[in-house]
Amino acid sequence: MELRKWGPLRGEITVPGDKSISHRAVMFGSLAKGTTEIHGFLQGADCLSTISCFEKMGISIENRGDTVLVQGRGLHGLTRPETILDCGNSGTTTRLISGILSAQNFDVTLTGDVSIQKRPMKRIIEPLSQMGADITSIHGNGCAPLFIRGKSLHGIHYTSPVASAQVKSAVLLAGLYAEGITKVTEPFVSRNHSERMLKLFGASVSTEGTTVSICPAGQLYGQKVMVPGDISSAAYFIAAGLMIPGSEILIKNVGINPTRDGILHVCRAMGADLTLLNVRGQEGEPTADILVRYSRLHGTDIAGAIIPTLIDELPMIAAMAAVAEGETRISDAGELKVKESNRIAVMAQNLTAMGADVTETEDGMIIRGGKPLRGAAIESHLDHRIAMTFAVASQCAEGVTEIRSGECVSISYPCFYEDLMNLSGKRR
Ligand SMILES: O=C(O)C1=C[C@@H](OP(=O)(O)O)[C@@H](O)[C@H](O)C1
Ligand SMILES: C=C(OP(=O)(O)O)C(=O)O
Repeated sequence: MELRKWGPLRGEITVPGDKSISHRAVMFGSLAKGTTEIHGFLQGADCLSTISCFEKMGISIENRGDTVLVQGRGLHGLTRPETILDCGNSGTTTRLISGILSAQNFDVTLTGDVSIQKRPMKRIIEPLSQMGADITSIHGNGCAPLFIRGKSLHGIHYTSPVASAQVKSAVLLAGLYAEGITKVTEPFVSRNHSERMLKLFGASVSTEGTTVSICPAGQLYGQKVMVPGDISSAAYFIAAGLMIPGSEILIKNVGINPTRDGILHVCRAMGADLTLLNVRGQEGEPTADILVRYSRLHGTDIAGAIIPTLIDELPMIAAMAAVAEGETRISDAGELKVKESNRIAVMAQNLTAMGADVTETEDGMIIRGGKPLRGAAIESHLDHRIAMTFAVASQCAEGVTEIRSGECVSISYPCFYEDLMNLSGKRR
């Protein structure tokens, strides 16, 4: 994938559906009684992995493109898959499904691609084992492949060392089946899509501060789920609009759940011209249209409770900081090291290759912005967020930027390059 500056980006765009919400709609729909109708489903490879895992466990799922119909078979309706469950590149699939599988009346092996087999699974094995689950990391390294033998579970109060919606959701999903109440306390609030959607499906879930409680469920009921546009995908166009001189972009129907909207706060702190229009609630998930105009950005500090609310946007924010005037410090973001790639190291390496001044730290990075960027060979490490970040950065650089293995954007945003190009007027 070779890119060079196309000039300002102008116009309207609707980004694909939210990845976290799409995964959950298929999972909860499979465990519910009756049909779940999902509108705006993300047709990214990660969400297709979730569909395929549940199909292998006897769930009938009709994927009509924008709409997906899931014929749920109730909390105890999954059947033993005849083959290994393949979670592909998706951490969300692997961790959330483990919570469900821990409580079934069958055994299963699950795995994923090379990246998934390196990502830490002890973080879910530990709390689920405390609940009575029987999970083995087959290679003994705390990673997938995992062998899960279904068991009867009991509720616990788990205090998680990390603010992770995947850990929280795995424990809550196991809690649906456990005897007694299950609670999870996290250091900071992570995305709360599971809590919102489980309530919609009829589960008894409550939140107090950083603690979520769930009661065992008798039954979940199929629902109509409207999936908003993914703010993590919108992030590339928010950044592009702000970074590329002369740009003005209206991004329509984006999810702005307060546990996901950290990027909006950071952009404002950097001096962004950003307006929310048409703010509305949609099936428990708030949405808005986001209007961004080119702005002279300046650096800021990003740390603490805001980090989980923008964790997947940090690569794009780091590139924005390279274009901004002054220094940006990102800390408390050690979680970036255990994503699809080590996003601290990979960002520092690739931004440096483009001429930016970046220092990697233990839990983040320091970016001294304002240095002119030049095109470079970018190694995506098969990480979709890295590929998309540098496609945007290429629009602020002199010369050609080559993004290696750029096709990995299909994990979360299959038509990303077309959408970017359309806004530049190249195909208008
Ligand atoms: O629950 C989810 O849908 C997600 C949670 C986050 O991961 P962690 O729970 O590991 O922070 C995020 O990075 C991932 O893209 C999606
Ligand atoms: C980290 C991500 O996803 P997952 O953990 O589901 O692989 C991501 O999409 O940036």
